[in-house]
Amino acid sequence: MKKMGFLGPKGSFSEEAIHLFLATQPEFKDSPPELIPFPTIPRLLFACNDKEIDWAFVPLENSTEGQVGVTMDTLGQTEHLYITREFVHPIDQCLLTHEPMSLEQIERIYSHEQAIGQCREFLEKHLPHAQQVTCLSTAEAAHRISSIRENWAAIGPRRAARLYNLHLLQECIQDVTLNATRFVLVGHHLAEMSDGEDKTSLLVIAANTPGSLYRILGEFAKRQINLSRIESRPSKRKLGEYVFFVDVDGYVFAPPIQDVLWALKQERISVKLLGSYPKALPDERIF
Ligand SMILES: O=C(O)C(=O)C[C@]1(C(=O)O)C=C[C@@H](O)C=C1
Repeated sequence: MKKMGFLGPKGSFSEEAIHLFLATQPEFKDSPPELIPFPTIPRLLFACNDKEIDWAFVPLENSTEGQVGVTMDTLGQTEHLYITREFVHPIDQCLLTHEPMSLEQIERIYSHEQAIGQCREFLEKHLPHAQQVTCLSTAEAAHRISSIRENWAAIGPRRAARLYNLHLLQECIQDVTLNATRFVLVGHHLAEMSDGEDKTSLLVIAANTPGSLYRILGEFAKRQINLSRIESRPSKRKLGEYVFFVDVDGYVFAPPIQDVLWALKQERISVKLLGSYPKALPDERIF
């Protein structure tokens, strides 16, 4: 049986999303993979890079809180991985406690930093006195508070309340109601060109010189290639030096993208292919 890893433990948003994702993928219907929880995203991606598992399902960005930096940085460091699918999942954050209580009674809030970030205004307004404790995942937060009977709360998915025997104190506490996270499936082989619209993710290392980003973007613009996302991350080598994560429309072997890659190579700009995969359809539950 093939293995697919996700950020666990049971009851995380990643687990919720992976089940819904698999249900949309005909290729996994007849032979569903074994699902394996990992405690952190780097461990999950490196296990996939080292071929201990066949795929890793990881969060990449959230509509409210933005990039999941640890996923981007680790993808930049791995050598044998390609993004092969993307999946957008709506995220409703819930406040979970042992028993019914007022917000004033809550002394501590446990959750993953992304979830805390998605509820920042709610926390400032309703729980300014509560101490915030970051955890490896929302499900780990629910698990942690479940074993100690204190006036502590976890922020996480509705389902975590049932799994960890917690009370659902409040639902939809995220600052923006239409909150969604884009997950990607990472594997060892480049996905084939699809029947519909594809997208290509690249990591571009630009020199810290005048106009270098302008020249890179110009190569795409010249060929009418649409850029759907550009994000920077620190290069981790020097303060003020960055790498760029770029998503463009089209399959990597399509002539216009091949032309850009060739032109960038001529200019000695280093590019890492992160994957080429079918664009997720807009989800009517979210947009
Ligand atoms: O902590 C979890 O439950 C996760 O699956 C991680 C994660 C993330 O890193 O973005 C996934 C979706 C939500 O945006 C919040 C947290």
